[in-house]
Amino acid sequence: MGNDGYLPLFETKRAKGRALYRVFAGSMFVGICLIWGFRVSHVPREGEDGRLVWIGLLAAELWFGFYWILTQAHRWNLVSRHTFKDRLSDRYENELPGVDIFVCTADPVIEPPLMVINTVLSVMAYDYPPEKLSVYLSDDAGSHLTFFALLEASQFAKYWIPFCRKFNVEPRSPAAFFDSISNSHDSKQDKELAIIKKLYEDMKNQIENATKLGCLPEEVHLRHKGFSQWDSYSSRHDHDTILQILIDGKDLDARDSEGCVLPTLVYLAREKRPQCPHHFKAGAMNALIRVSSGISNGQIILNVDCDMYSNNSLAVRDALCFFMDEKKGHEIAYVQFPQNFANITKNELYSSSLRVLSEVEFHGLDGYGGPLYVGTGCFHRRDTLCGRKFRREIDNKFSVAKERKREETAQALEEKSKALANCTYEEKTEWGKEMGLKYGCPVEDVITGLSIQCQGWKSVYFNPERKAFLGVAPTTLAQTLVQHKRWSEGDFQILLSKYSPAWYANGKISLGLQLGYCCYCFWASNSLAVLYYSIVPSLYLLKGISLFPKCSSPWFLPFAYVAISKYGCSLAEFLWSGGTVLGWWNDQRIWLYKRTSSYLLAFIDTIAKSLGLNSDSAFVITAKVSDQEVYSRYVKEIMEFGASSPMFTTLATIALINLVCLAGSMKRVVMNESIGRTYYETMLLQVILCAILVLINLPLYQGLFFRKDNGRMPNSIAIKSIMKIGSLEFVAVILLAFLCSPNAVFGIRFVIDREECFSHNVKYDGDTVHVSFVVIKADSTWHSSHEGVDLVVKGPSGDQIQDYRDKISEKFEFVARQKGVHRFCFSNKSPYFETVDFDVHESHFTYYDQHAKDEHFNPLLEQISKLEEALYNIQFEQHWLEAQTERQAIVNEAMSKRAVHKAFYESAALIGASVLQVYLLRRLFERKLGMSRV
Ligand SMILES: O=c1ccn([C@@H]2O[C@H](COP(=O)(O)OP(=O)(O)O[C@H]3O[C@H](CO)[C@@H](O)[C@H](O)[C@H]3O)[C@@H](O)[C@H]2O)c(=O)[nH]1
Ligand SMILES: [Mn+2]
Repeated sequence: MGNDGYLPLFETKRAKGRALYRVFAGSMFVGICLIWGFRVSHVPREGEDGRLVWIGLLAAELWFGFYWILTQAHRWNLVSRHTFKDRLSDRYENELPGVDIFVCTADPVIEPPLMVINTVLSVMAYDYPPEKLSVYLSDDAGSHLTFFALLEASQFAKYWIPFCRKFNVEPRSPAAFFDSISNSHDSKQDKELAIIKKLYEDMKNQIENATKLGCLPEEVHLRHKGFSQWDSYSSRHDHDTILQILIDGKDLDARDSEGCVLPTLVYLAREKRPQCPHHFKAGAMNALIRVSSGISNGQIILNVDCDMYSNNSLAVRDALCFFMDEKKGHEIAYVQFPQNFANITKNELYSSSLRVLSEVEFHGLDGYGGPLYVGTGCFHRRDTLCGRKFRREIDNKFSVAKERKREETAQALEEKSKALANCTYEEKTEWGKEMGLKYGCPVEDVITGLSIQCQGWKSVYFNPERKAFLGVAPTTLAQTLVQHKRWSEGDFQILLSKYSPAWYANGKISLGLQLGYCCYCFWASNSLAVLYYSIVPSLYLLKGISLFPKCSSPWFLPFAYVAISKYGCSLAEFLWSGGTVLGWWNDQRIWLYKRTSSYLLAFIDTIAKSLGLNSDSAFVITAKVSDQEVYSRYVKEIMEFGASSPMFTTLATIALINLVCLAGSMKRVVMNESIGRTYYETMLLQVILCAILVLINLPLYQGLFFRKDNGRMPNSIAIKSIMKIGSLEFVAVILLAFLCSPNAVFGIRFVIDREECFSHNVKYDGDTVHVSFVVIKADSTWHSSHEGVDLVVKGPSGDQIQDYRDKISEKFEFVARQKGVHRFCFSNKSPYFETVDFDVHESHFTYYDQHAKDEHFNPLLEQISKLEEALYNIQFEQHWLEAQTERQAIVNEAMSKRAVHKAFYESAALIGASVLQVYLLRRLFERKLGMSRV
């Protein structure tokens, strides 16, 4: 209670623990700055391996840091709201405003009429004076099946609404209610329950039969005059406006089974013409706004999607507590409820519950001026939706919904209103621009909400304990990705549009809200950094080049801290929002998938569109039903790849690259323990990153290689992604080198202070061991004459095999007389550190000295293995050349430009030659294989 004794209709509470969170966020920020510091201070010198890649990583990390700062706007200032509905009733029960409810549907196949009318019935049964309630169904398919279902529902409502009132039923969607009660004990209710259930089943059967057949029995057409409007109908894209007031609340005969007034119920299919853009849901909503203004003209408009049934019959009153509050109500333009879903499985495989968004992020936005309008579960003031600007002095009087003087009949009203839904009505008007929902954006809702907020209005996020609306979340991976493509594309378009939260909104909404909007608007551009981070470090892991600090370095700490606390925090948020640990893991996977497919495509499409290469993006409607088999996999939480989608190709490609890289790097450790140890010390973060990427992609590998059911990845995708990998030349070579062969090439780069030893296990007596090393650089700017290292090679019995002194680079081979562990010890006598690139490769030439053995009778195989061997030798040589080139480049830094150029051309020629060799040998190899098939 305020000092003046005023009792508000709602209160706003700040979340607890904000100070703690802010300290934590501060420490994260320090960590992020340190990471940036590391990147900037360790950029490889010009000419050194990985310089460009390093700069790319710097860019990615700058982006992630920046994006993380944006996400803080969602967490810095959480608030939650509470309403006092009893005060509302005490003060205003007789002066409640008219409420018009808009339900949109667009396709009777993916939005079945039975589902649609369940939503309609649930909102008709709100606990609100029925004479003030009007429900409008917009049917963008203009389907007579949907009309028929609504007609049936208008009859059923006469029994359903009194039943709900009498037994205070929740939820008020009949389907959801009958599903929820399996064992009711109230015997009086039991009897009536049985009756109403029977009525519902009858209606359901009628509707389902018609839907299955796809047409209506002849006699049905005679049941209602409204069907005659389909006489001139040619297709869903080409028909007149169809408008039918099915229940006229003002009609004294329109009463329910207990004689009470019924809410008004209207069916509308706006005019559609192929040459006339219809602007998807935004167009439908604007038609509804106009048509309803002539019929009921409720001051408050509730918008729900056809799958979002009301789960809480008091939600209208909750919303009114905000609008009608005497002190703050006048500045509130809309009240957004969260999007919740009825079909979420325990661990939400596709992360479609939007849990963190509704339990955390929107509360954060609310702290800065109000949430986005997200298209469903949102109450608006009619006049703000029509473009009224905010003015402080305007008083907040809600006129009581007046009795409409009905001189005209409902039929005359219908005829008059039809013109408002015609295609041409909007020509040369502000509809879609300054009035109603905005056109041209796949997220008409977000851009409309933003423009309302920019006019000075506030919005409110209300997330009550009992969920107000429950919808249908996507049940396959493809649907999820398509939906997110639409969202991220729309949001990104907003960023580039004239309503951009980054500049247009400047000074119009709070900075926190600007950042909050940007966070969603940048979803699409996130894809680039994520793509880079999920591919490049793994490829460099395979190459043996470290891109992160090694674990003994102090720079390791900020990386570890930021990664652990970022994911720790996200896990905590997820659990706190009611999720499970596995659910969180799935959520991370879907984030990766969305960012590397939906967001990437959205990014490309938006850029293409702004360059004029692409036309307007379409609104792909999310399916609300799936076939039995697909649905049963959804319930069992088995990932659905079934239908081929171009988005799967990028997902599969990334997954395979990471698998190859991890396998390749593990092979090094298995083949040579000593190198492996050093390797893992310098590569730990890269190994972890790659391993996590592989782990998170497990369902994808299963879908690609192991599953037999219809939900597995289509073969075409597997082939496409393998081809994609193949086109990356060096990955292909490495893939061959590491996976197909029993031998392997190791390359390791290490820094040597005094002495460093490696061992290599030679498997067979008489194997040829190829060794090479290059001193890449010395840590001294003054000396360059004394660099060079000694290398001593010893056999298994300690006998010295080779001994090189003061060498900058060497390449040699020897035949191991004895199998067993050979040791390679480098020593550095200079006073400074030197970086050495070292490579060992063992060839087991079986055909060389074991002609007579039985297992080698097949000369073709022998040839192939020879070829393979040659391929590895080339790779080995190439590595040595590269190391040499690198060294050369560093040395050349001080030399004249001409010399640099010469070295560059020389090395390019060398690399070119070796690539050519690889290519020629490969062809030979392929031809051999081809021949062997003949
Ligand atoms: O031409 C169209 C296309 C869609 N719709 C309706 O729009 C609603 C939302 O479509 P849906 O495919 O379910 O999209 P979602 O991604 O689930 O919807 C979210 O995102 C959309 C913006 O991208 C918003 O419009 C929605 O309100 C919001 O719930 C549904 O009721 C459709 O019937 C139309 O009325 N006409
Ligand atoms: Mn939907």
